[in-house]
Parts: sequence; structure tokens; C-alpha cells
Amino acid sequence: MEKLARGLLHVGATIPEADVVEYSFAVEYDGPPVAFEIPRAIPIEIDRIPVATVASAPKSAAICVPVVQPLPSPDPLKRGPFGEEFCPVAEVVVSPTSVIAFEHTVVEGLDREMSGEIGSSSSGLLRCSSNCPDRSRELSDGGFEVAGFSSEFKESIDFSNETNVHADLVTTESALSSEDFGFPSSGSFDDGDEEVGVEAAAPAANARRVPQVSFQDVEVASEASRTETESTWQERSEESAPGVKKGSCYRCHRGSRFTEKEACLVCDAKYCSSCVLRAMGSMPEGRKCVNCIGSPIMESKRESLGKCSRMLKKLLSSLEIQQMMKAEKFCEANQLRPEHVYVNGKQLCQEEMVLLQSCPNPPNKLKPGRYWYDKVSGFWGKEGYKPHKIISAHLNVGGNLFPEASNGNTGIFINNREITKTELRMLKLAGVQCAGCPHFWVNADGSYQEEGQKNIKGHLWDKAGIKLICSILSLPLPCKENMISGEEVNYLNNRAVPEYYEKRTLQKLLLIGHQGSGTSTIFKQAKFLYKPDPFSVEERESIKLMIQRNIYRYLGILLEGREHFEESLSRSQQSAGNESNPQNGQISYSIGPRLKVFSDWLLKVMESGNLDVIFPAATREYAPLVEDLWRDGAIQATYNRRSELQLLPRSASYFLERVVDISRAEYEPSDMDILYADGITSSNGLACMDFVFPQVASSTSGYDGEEQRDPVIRYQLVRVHSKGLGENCKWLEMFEDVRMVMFCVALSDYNEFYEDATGLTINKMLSSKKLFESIITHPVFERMDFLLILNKYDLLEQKIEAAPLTLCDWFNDFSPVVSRHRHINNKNRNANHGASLPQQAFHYIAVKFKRLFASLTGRKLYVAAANSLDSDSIDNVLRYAKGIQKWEDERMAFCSSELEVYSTTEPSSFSQ
Ligand SMILES: Nc1nc2c(ncn2[C@@H]2O[C@H](COP(=O)(O)OP(=O)(O)OP(=O)(O)O)[C@@H](O)[C@H]2O)c(=O)[nH]1
Ligand SMILES: [Mg+2]
Repeated sequence: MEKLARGLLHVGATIPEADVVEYSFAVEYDGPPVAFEIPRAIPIEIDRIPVATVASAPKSAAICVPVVQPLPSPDPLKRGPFGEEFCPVAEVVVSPTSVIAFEHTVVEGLDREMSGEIGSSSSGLLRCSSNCPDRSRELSDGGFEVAGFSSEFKESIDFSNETNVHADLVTTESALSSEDFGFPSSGSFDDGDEEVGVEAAAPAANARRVPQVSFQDVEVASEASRTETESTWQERSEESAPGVKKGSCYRCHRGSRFTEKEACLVCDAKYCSSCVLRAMGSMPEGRKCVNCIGSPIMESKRESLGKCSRMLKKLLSSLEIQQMMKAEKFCEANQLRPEHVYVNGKQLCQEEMVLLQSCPNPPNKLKPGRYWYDKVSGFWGKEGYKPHKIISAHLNVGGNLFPEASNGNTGIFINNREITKTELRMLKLAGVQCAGCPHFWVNADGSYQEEGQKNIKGHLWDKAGIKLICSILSLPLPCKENMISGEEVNYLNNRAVPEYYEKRTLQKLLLIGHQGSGTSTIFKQAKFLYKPDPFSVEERESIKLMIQRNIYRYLGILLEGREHFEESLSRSQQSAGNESNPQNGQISYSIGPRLKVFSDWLLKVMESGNLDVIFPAATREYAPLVEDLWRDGAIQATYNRRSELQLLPRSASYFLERVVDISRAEYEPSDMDILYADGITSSNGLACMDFVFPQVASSTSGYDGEEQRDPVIRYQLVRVHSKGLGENCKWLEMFEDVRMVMFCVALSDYNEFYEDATGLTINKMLSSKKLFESIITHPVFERMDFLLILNKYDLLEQKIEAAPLTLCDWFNDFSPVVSRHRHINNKNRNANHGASLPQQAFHYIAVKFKRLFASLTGRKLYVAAANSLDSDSIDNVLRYAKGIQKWEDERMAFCSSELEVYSTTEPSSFSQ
């Protein structure tokens, strides 16, 4: 270690203790080709870069700005070494992000011309940003150090004294004169006599005040340095340059309004694709001009936060986009400021703001303004207007509600607020007695009483036709979350502030898969794993009824199948000249007369859709008959041919085996029953749950250490059924903010088939593959991480010996290595470094999907095996997903901090 350190450090440097040294390894990458360009570091001989001293300004004594020497351009449109066009401008920008841009300049010591930026991703040279600790190291004295440069580089300098250029100081907002920066407002830096101090470390919040210093060939009036407001900024940039076309790029003044442009979120300055990266630098707060960093965004642009434009997608790598969009959405400067929101006349503080935005049912698209809020009922509206929404009640935000908050003039009050005419109309139509100008007390659940009286008069939201009335009168209705108890909301109130922020950075995991792949089982398993009370008493009651009803549905499928098999058997026997009586050993699909009568009756009832009439009471009587039917040889024979009965789920036998028990009135479904039950998550809708990973005491998953440090990352599992995606998966647009897509495939599908609408027989695995292809290539998931869950591993194990994988056309080249020890257990096989047949099959399928994924997206697919009936298996898969995210985040941070060195290190790998 000491030897290694000695080799790395300069002569005379103290060798640090081995246990306090932080180090990391870069591993050479030899995986599949990557979709993005890998940046290269251009070595620079530090000693040959001139440095100079700033003599006078004490603050700037340690500022590091490289010396650049703008040259007059012989040919303004000549292409530079990086392929970009030169314009006759040499420019140095010093801003809080420390972007130093220079065009058509020569850096002494490098014997070639160059253009580029330190601070921009476009230059390919070096990037740094004082806002981004990964890219540069901010020095305590306010200077910064560019990653990769030696300490000499941070010595003070002045601008080149050999240039004959004029300085134009451009500030964008008030209060900062050019003198703040030590520059004369119209000065020229032509002979170095002017000693210059540059305050590079202006606080981020004042970033708009930081000037952009331009050296230009053409003389620019010093008025440009005057301070301006945000609104005039735009006008000026369009008007101040005579002859500049309206709609052209704000930087190069080329193009028209039809040219694709990216706008600054703060000042709306629009830049063409050649200029955007220079104008916006490393974008530590998203799309903002470098001198707008730290400033609040225009409210009209709030909607577009985190939504990347096509132009940036073309210019930046996926990693950069992800990081930049994340920063844009979540960085402090871009959040709505609490001081701009008043509730019940009181300006909010940060805590209140966070509480308001992170409550279960927050106001929609909150904008700066004055609002009223009825804490008891949850009514929320703009000051002077009728209610706009019913948000979570009991939030401790803002002041007390004023009677005149909504400007009502009806003489009728709800929770001390005089209601509007529209609300009165609603109450009247809903049948609430309003004679005598009563004062009502309305609770969050809609129950209401008259002030001073004890008894509840009724429930507002239970009134007949209330939904219709409210929607006609444009009044809000409560949503489910509003029914949350005061206690629960107060829990939110009492939490520490950082936890609110976690809610904002909720990580969404989208779970999707082909019909029957196991997504709802995984979803239920996650509920059992991470929810303290996964199903309420009412939910369990409705699950019980569903299970009881399902039994008859399964039976109906079996009875129909039996009839069908019986008919086709007798047809084939007749054509073969046999008697209809089965011969010895031949399967019979006929049932006895007693069961036949019951079967015919049941099929008739089901056909007429009247099962509900006899359900559930009457069906209890038939439970013994159902049991007899289930045990009958004909039904068992039919069940054995279940692969031909498309609608019969595997779980049918699990429930039919216990039909008598289950049909009892006192039956209570066990967790396993719930897991097996069909239809708990709506089959073509969405199901969604928030959760946190509980801390694990002992090390089993390999991520425990992280959890101890980072216990409250919130996740949201969103399960969507493929049927619910609509034509061409159009509903996928809704999921642009998910963090990861988990695509579920049933391993057991390889030899299973179904008939499509046209009667064509289709292999389920191929069908899954097709859905997979359309999801991974959907534009909304262009840059998302994908985790493939290869589910039903247990079924693969059961069937692979009897049904070869090659039954699926896609797997026709599967040639497993046959072990000599076929019958020894898996553990021994692993010890012998030999994989079992199911393991080989899993690995083969995983690679098939990985290759497919890489060929269509150019990216890497993560794969995990699962048996969703086993909770540990799903826990592992979801923790693996978490591990991937963390790893991807770290990788991104690492990539953008250093010179983007990629390694192949992965989180633990029980998976692929
Ligand atoms: N043996 C076994 N059965 C599973 C596994 N995962 C799911 N199943 C069963 O497979 C059937 C389909 O699973 P679901 O979770 O309902 O599948 P889905 O993706 O929700 O599909 P739809 O029901 O069509 O919406 C159910 O009967 C499950 O009990 C597994 O890992 N092993
Ligand atoms: Mg299901």
C-alpha cells in the first residue's frame, strides 16, 4: 500500500495511513458494446499551461482560471478540431458552475487551436462544476479545483495580456455592477495592466447576478452590463442585437423560430442544438443558462420539469440525461418556494410546504398564490373562490380559516366558512336541510352535524346522486385517501423533515408481464412482505367471496371440458368402429347420473349468468356434490388435460381440493389462499402500493449495510396488466416517471399454448417475447433500467425433464450439458461446478432475453429467477431491484464525476 501511494504522490508528500485511505478500483470493461460514446481524457501537460497572479483582489487570491488566448479568427466559419463551427467570438464565462467557455482560442502549451468549455459536456475536454461535488472540488476559500488538474492549476491568474479584445460584462439581474467582479464595466483587457479579481464562488442562490464575461471582436456597448429583470431579459436578448432575427438562437443568433431549440427554465432564453450545451454547461439544476443557476424557475415551466426534450436526447448520453433530469426535478432551487404560498392568510414555512406536498392527497399542481384550507373537512380552494379540491384533512399548515375565505354570501357556514351559492345548491340537491342558515360542522369522512349539536345528521358523500351533482356543479369529491384518519396524518405531521423529502423522491417500480406470468402474485407477495396490515378485514371478506365464487367458475370450466372431451372421444371411437363403452385401461369422461344432473344444472345456471342468484348461500349445500365431482375419475382425467383448457388456472386444484371447507360460512382465507386466489388485483387495471424495505438485522441479501445507512427510501410498486395497456401500449405514456421496469415472464410458458381470436395456436413464451419487445422499445422507457423476472422457476424444474425446452421454437438450439450425476441433488451439482438442467435452461433463457434486449436497445438487461409463491424469492428479487438502482445511481454519479470510467462491477449476483 505504502509503495503504491509513494508511486502516486509527489515527492515529499506524507504517506497516509493505510486504513484512512479511500481508494477504488476501475475494472476494464469487456461486456457488450455500449450505446453511448465513452468520453476520453485528453492529457495536458500542466507545466506548460501558463498561470498568472491576480494581485489586488484578496478574495480571488486562490482562484483558478486557466489562461486562454483568444485569436482573431481568419475564417469565422472554419471547423474546429472538435468538429464545431467557429464564430468570431472568443469568450470566457465565469459563473458559479465554473463554466469556462472559449472558442477559437489557443491555450499556451497546447500547440493547437481549440474550442470548448471546462464545465460543459460538449467539449470533450474537462468538465467541472462548483455545484456538483463530483466534478470539481470546491475550495474552502471559494475557488475551485478542476478534477484532474494539479494544485498549480489553482493558482491565481489573470486573463491573457496578449489579446486585443474588449470585454463586455453582461449581468442578468439587479444589484450587481461590473465592479463587483473587479472588471471595469467597459474596460478592455488588452495589456494586463488592469488587475482582475473574479469572484467565482458566488452563492448559488444569487447565481443570476453572476456576470457572463464575453470577449468579443465587435465592440459592444457597456450598457449591456446593466442589471435587468427576468422579464426584460428575454426582450433584450431579442431586441438589443440589431438585425437579429426574432426566434433565432439567443447565443449564435442563427436559425428561425422553426429551428429546434431548448429553453432556459428560468429566463426562457432559447438555444439551438449547437449552443445549448455551452449556454447551459453541466446543468446541475437542469435546463438553465449557466447564469440562471440557483434561480427559481418560471412557474409556467413547472410542468415540464424532468421531461427531457428530443434535442437533449440527441446531444447527451442516457446516463447524463437521467442524472440531469433527476436534478432538474428534485434540486432545491427548482422546488416551489414556501414563501410564495399563503394558506388561510399565512405564508408557509418549508416544513409546512413539504407536509402539504407530501400528504396522501395533496393539492394539484400547486402554484404560488393565496389559498384557503378547511383542515377539518379537507376542502381546499383559492382565496375568494369555491372549493377546488378535497385534500388530506388535519394538516397543520397555514393559519385559521376565515369565514370570508371563499367569498360566500349565503349565510350558511361549513366549519366556520361562509359557503358559496354553488355549494349551497349542492347541499340542497343532496337533500341537506339548509333552512334557517345553519352552521355545519363537516368532517373529513363527509359526516356532518349542526354546530352545537351532538348527533351526526348524515354523510355528505353517501347522499344519492352526490357524484353527479358535484360533477355538474364542478365541485370536488373526496378521494379514497381522504378517509385517512387524523391520527395517520398527524403521524406525517410529526415526522422529521428529511422523511418528507423521501416521499418526493419516491422510486417507482413498474411491474408488467404477459397474462398469467405471475405479476399479481408478485404484487400480493410484496404486500405480505412489506405491509404490516396487507389486507383489511373488509378486503379479506371480499377475497373470501371471490374464492368461493371462483371454485364454481373452475368447476364450470372443467365440466365444459369434460363434455367436450367426452364428445370427441366418442366421435373418435365411432369412427374407429369401437363401441362407446371404454375398453380396459381407456380413459372415460362420462359421469354418473346423479353428478350429471347436477353438472347440467350448474352449467345452465352459469350459462345464464345467474350464479349470483344461488351464490353464496345455496352453493354451500352443493359443496359435498362439488367435492364428489372433483374426485370423480372423469373430472380428474379432464383436469389432467388442463393445458387444453385455456381458462383454468393452476390454482384451481388448490381450492377444489378443499371445496367443502372453503364453502363454509365461517371460512377465512389464509395468506396462502390469498396468494393463490385469482382476481384480487384487478385484471386489466392498475394496482399500486407504497412501501419501504424493512431493515434486515442479519446479512442475507447482501444489501444490509446500505439499508442501515439508508432506511427510508420509499418505493412504489405499480402492477399493470398487459390487457390494460391499450392499443400499441398507449397507456404506457403514464409511466414516464417510473425508475425501473420489471418485466415478468413465466418460465413454464415454453411448452404452453393458447388460441388467439382468429383460432391460431400461439406459444405463450413467444407471446411474452412479443410483448417484451414492444415494451422495451417503447419511447417512454428509452432510458430506463429493465429487470427481467423469470418467474415460475419451480414449474420449470417440474417439467423440464419431461418436456424439452426445444418445444418452443425460439429455444431450438438449447443443448444442455448432460451431467453424469443426473440424480444427485442441486447442491452437489453446484459443488461439482455442474449446473442442473433447470439451471442451464434458466441461464439459456436469460441469455436469450439479454441478447434480444441488447440488440433492440443497446443496453444491459438485468435478470432474476423467481418463484412467486415463495416470499423469500420475491423479497430477493425486489431487493435486487433496489440494489440495481443504487448501483446505477452510484455509477452515474461516478461516471459524471470522474472521466467517465465504466466498470462491470455489479451488485451481488444470485441473478444474471
Ligand atoms: N407454481 C407457481 N405458480 C405460480 C407462480 N407465480 C404465479 N403462479 C400461479 O400462476 C397463475 C397466474 O399468476 P398471476 O399472478 O395471477 O398472473 P398475472 O400476471 O396476474 O396474470 P393474470 O392473472 O392473467 O392477470 C396463478 O394461479 C398463480 O398462483 C410461481 O412462481 N410458481
Ligand atoms: Mg392475476
